[in-house]
Amino acid sequence: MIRFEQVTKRYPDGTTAVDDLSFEVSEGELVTLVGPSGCGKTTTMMMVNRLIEPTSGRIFVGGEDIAAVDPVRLRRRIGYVIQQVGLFPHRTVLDNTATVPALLGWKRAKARARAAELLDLVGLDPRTYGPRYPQQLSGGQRQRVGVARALAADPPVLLMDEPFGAVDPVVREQLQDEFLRMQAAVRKTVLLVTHDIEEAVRLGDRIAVYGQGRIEQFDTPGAVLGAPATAYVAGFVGADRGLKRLSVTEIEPDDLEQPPVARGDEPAERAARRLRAEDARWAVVLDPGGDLRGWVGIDELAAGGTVGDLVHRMTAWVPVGAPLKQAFGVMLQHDAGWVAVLDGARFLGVLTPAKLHEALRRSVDADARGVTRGQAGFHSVSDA
Ligand SMILES: Nc1ncnc2c1ncn2[C@@H]1O[C@H](COP(=O)(O)OP(=O)(O)OP(=O)(O)O)[C@@H](O)[C@H]1O
Repeated sequence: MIRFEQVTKRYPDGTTAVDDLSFEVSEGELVTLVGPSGCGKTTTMMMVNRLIEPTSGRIFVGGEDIAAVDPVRLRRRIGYVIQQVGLFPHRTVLDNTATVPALLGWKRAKARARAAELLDLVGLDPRTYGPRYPQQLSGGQRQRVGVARALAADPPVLLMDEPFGAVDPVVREQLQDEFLRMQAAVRKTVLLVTHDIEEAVRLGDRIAVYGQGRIEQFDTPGAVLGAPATAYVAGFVGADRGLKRLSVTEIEPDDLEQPPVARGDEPAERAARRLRAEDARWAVVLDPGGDLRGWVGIDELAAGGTVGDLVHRMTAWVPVGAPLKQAFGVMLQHDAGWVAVLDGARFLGVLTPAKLHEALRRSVDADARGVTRGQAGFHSVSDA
């Protein structure tokens, strides 16, 4: 969808901002450009909508060499989101969002209806926020309006330059999550510039790690974190690589342990006997269909009756396929020694800290060797 062929940009003062760059972004793919300040990320992005012209090389969008496309016509196909948002202060949020459709000559009612739909999509109720002016919004809300506005004319391509850079870390993470949900629905081809490797990893289907004017590695988040191509990339990705991998490694059924299980309709006394025999302190409680009901401790079973009368609700749980980081967060939040893993309502097993560590190590090891996680052997801490 976007293709760079040996693109170089040299500014008049002799600075080579981009040096012989070739890469391709597939349709519906989100590629993050990450690297330190001044490495050429913004220059790369601005060449796609011809706000900057390359010195040499060619850029294609949707198969067309953009050098031959009228810049105004080109920009209609490309949404553009920047950190400072650039909303018009004297226009309402709704009118700001409808800017591009209005420029394209849509009827006012149609442009406004579209704008309302997009505000809704980015999590702003158009009835509440549509009539407001930009200064009556928080930074995070303004940023959402910027995204809505860029999407208004339904462009196939979206360029985003540090789109979540101006807000605090909590709001930033929230905006990132919302954006990912939205992207799953709209599937735009996205180039997103960031200097934050965490953001690049969270958002990117693939990541381009920039050195000075060049891409040092262009690969999936897992590969960039697990198998940095150069010493430079390893340095940029940082020493806390394992921690970052928590975000990209998914929980798989093989990672789970099977704790003792009791049924809701089982007599408490029988369940207690079984737990004592297994030397276990608690059991997971399931209904006859295998769905999770909760958990019960051995001491409580002494009260008699059925297990179902004594069950506690299970708050520490995550869905299978969630990132290990989420499971780790739930463990900390609930001060739990394990978290239950569910497939829908069905109980699959529990993830313990030891199993979490094991999954993480296997994942790093698999990437380093270019194999899938299942093929990688596990090395325990003592082997390391
Ligand atoms: N108009 C210009 N004239 C001369 N040099 C420029 C111009 N614009 C950018 N540069 C230089 O080109 C290089 C790349 O700049 P660019 O803005 O693409 O970097 P970046 O990776 O986006 O950085 P940042 O994260 O700080 O925005 C830098 O050395 C910058 O100083």
